[in-house]
Amino acid sequence: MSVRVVARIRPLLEKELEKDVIVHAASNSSNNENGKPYNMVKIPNPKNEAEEFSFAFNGVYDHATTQEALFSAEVNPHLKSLFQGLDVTIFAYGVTGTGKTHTMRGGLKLADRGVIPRLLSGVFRRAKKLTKDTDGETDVAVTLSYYEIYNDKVFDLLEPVEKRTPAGLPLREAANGRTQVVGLSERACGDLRDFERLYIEANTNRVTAATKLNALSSRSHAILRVKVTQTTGDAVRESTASAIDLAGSEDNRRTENGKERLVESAAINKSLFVLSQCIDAISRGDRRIPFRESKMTRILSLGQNSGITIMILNLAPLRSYHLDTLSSLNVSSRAKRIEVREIENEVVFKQPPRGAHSSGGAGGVARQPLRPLANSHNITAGTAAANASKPPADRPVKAFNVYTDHRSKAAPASAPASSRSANTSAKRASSSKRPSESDGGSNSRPTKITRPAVSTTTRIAKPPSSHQSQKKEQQQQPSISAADIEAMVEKKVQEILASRAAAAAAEQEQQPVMPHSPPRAEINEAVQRRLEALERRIEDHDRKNSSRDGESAPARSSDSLRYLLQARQHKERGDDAGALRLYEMALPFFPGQAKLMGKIEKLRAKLGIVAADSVAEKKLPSGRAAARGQRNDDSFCYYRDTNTDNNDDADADIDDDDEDDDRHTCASSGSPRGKGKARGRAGRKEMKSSPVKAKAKAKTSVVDDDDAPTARALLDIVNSLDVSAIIRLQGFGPKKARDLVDHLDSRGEVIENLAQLRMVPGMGGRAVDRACEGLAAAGCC
Ligand SMILES: Nc1ncnc2c1ncn2[C@@H]1O[C@H](COP(=O)(O)OP(=O)(O)OP(=O)(O)O)[C@@H](O)[C@H]1O
Repeated sequence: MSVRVVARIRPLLEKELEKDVIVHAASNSSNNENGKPYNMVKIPNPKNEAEEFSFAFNGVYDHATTQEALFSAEVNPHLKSLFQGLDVTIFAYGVTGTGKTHTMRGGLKLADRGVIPRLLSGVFRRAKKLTKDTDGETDVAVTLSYYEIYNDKVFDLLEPVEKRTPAGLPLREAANGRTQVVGLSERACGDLRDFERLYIEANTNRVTAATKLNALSSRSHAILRVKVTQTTGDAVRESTASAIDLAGSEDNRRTENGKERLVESAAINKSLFVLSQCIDAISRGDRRIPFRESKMTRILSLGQNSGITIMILNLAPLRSYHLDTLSSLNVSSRAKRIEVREIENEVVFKQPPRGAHSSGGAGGVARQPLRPLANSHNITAGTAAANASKPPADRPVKAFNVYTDHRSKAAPASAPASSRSANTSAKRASSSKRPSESDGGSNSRPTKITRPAVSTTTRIAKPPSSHQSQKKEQQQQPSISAADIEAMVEKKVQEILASRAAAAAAEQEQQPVMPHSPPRAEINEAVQRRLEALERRIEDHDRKNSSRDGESAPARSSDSLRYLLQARQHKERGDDAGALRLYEMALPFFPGQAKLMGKIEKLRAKLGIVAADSVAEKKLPSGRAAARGQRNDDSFCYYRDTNTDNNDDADADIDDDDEDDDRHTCASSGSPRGKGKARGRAGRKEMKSSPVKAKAKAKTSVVDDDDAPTARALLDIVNSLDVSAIIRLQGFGPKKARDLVDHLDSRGEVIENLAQLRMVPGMGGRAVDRACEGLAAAGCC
């Protein structure tokens, strides 16, 4: 099942004017008078007001929609699923001041209560009914955890602010692939009053502040987890409802944010930007999803989590939000393509049920190895995975055994999820059975894209290919190699990606397209490889920076690279509004860069936007200025160098005007074009010396200095994994180039410096030197 994406357009606020309204709810059927729900958002083309863009969603709610109506339509129906063991995730997404907190939390008056209090009210009501209907046999316990991600750090909102440590709570990946917050507290919640007390108090711990766009703006992403534990005799079923109020993206030209707000804003924008990257990558069917680039995306794990996911896109109807609205409409409409597996959490038993011990007997069922619960969200949540080895003293010791009917869950993730009711009944029919080990292997749960934890006790049975291989396989039991598992995972991932690509293609066909938006250009393989190499480089940069500066550094230099990379990707897809926004986000890192501003102006002109202010006036957040020069050199030169050395047809697809622009930008950063071989620190020094001396020095720095432009160019070419570009290096033949690419590809390695390159088998010092000399002689840098 796909993520359900619904849009909610907020009403005008007191100071806002009717004439500024440009966003409307609509229906794709003409007979909307019959009360048919809206499913489209219409917004004018900023370049040509006479045209309208239409975005289709699973549901659209206009300004008149009450809190109750939204809850009844979008959340209430999933309460049943929650009690059937499915996890439910609801998150509000949108620009600052569009009504996310209003939607999720709402006001104190009964009618104003948002999704969260209504959700809890529904949970308690259903729990009570369940206990009553089962004559008290089923007990339902509700526990809460609530935390925020502020400046990319996790803080427990149920704990007093004084208890916070500067670094916040760490995250950890559990064996089941879920991201857990280590040390998060969890509170039992007996009734709605309990909840309100806890929730209201916790919200006072959340960071909010007044900005120009919202008097009470959330400066953090807030995540509430409501764990529902149903116990009937020995059987325990846990499921979790997560309600997430994301902080809103901000255009700091409009917020007039001061220093502290700017730092928060950078963290908010970055994490939301990573979220949009993840959504893009998933909807494209990429193998690598950049979840790990922000804590919010790690925790949200969109598309990785199973259960039901509802994204509420909050929109302001106003013209002043025009571009931001378009941007979030674009992101959200792509989110619709994300598939989430609708899988119920397993029932676990406090005690092994009778009969399970007789596995050695005639009708006995073979024991299955202990497996962690699939629904653990945090370490202190008391889930089987976390507690199996060391149960907390205040909780009953659980002798967990997992009984899963793998067959009922065996539908491959690539296939459309079977209907919940079918799944449920299949499961119920066999819930007390335990599959044999071989069945369990061949019909195991759909594999997640995350790397599997390879247990030495895990047995995975392969389908027998022939009698002989079967025999051989039996001899090789009990375990198969990690490589085999990788291969199986790879295969499964390919299946999932293929089905997603097919679904995306189908949806693309159905989806109304933005008029005049150019058809989405498929990024060809070579370009994609280069972009991936750049992403790896950015990651690497991040790692280095975080170990040097601490994770909190609000402005990492790689942000600038990332913004530029993404801007180009958006441009590539014809999303000019998105590209513009990203170029603008990059601008604070390159203040005064004529070409970057030129790009921005060009895009603005293309989109018909008249700049209220000059982009040149954008200021660099404090603390970044010192690193500015270096960043300019690093990022822009990367593009220039790579482009220069990869001037084959494939590159032309992506470089178009950017290539020229980036070269100019390099040139404008201080070095004359043609002679600009000295953009790195070493290079700048050389510029000051006499030309002869500089030339002589350049020759030595070519092979010794990793920062020298030639060395950087070489590393970029090598890391591009573009065989056609590598072949053109001096001293490289086709075989050497292919061997190098194979070697790097197979290891997922990025070469960071010349010394590392020299260590690659088949390279040697001389080859590296010759390649550098060749580049220097060709005057490419
Ligand atoms: N559906 C609505 N009905 C009435 N008022 C609304 C509605 N949605 C939003 N508002 C009002 O709009 C203002 C901004 O809303 P809110 O604070 O929820 O925005 P937000 O998206 O959470 O902003 P931020 O990201 O800055 O936290 C508030 O005054 C809120 O009461």
